[in-house]
Amino acid sequence: MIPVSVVTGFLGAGKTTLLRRVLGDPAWANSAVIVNEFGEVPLDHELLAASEEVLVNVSTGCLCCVVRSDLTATLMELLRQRAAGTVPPYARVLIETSGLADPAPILHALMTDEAVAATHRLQSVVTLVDALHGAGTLARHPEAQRQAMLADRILLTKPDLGGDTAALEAALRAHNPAAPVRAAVQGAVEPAWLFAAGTLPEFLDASARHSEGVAGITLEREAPIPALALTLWMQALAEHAGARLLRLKGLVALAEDPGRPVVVHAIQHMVHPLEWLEAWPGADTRSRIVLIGQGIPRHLPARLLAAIEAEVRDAGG
Ligand SMILES: Nc1nc2c(ncn2[C@@H]2O[C@H](COP(=O)(O)OP(=O)(O)OP(=O)(O)O)[C@@H](O)[C@H]2O)c(=O)[nH]1
Repeated sequence: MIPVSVVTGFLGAGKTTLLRRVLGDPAWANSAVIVNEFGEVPLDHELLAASEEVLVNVSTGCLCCVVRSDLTATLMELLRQRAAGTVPPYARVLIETSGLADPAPILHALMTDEAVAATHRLQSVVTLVDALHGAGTLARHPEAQRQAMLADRILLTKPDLGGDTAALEAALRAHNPAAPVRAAVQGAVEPAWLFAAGTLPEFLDASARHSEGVAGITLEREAPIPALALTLWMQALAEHAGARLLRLKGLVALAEDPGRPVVVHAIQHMVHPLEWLEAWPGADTRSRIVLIGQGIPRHLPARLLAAIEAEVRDAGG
């Protein structure tokens, strides 16, 4: 029986950051990871693979809806390859859900698929909650409520950025009175605590609950972007859209140094510092940015970027 843990948490809560950390621990490197992302262009597997040679499978679309059967098929296919020796003999599977996933139908699928249930053991659900945005997200988004409700362990992320963690813990308790809660910066927590066996829910609603009007917008660019234009654009978007900008992430070629990408992240009003990678993780060296918004006009981000870029180029002569 291969243990399976589900790592969930709303958009930008820090799931990939945590998994990179966990996979960097020699005792946990022998994990297979299945990543599910919302948006047309998958980026997380690039970011995970950039840190470690791990076994990462990726699916786009909503894991709790469209690709639910893909998940069970992926688990069984991995197991077949493990038996055949074409993939390493991984000791466990970690599933990173998209931030917009309701974990209930995912758990339901894992528990009710006969082939999966006969070969895998659902170990635990780990829910990450952003210490800064968590309370607002919990109040506004049904996915976040279900993620909290179904957690065996709750990890408060980004405690270094402030936020009222006592109030957040109280709000979480209303959804989940039992799950132990810890806070950690950049995923620095013992994996053994995080992934300790939990209790399976007795009843699971197989239908997903979702926020209204959430849509992904993708920008792909051949030409590198000046650093100043990128920074101004992200700030303008975060200010203009605020809480409607649920998530922005991307790999970007900067005009100043297009040979290695920067990773960009924004979550609601918060624009995270740019992070340089040593090299492009794959053959595709175009800039790729994914935005997930609620009611953001589809063409606004691209038009805003073009306008800011023109300004910056003009100003630079
Ligand atoms: N300051 C601070 N930043 C953090 C911490 N954990 C994660 N971040 C940052 O938060 C941003 C989002 O982190 P990710 O790990 O990509 O979040 P995610 O949950 O995988 O995002 P999605 O897959 O898009 O839902 C990145 O800029 C991280 O560097 C933390 O503890 N402190």
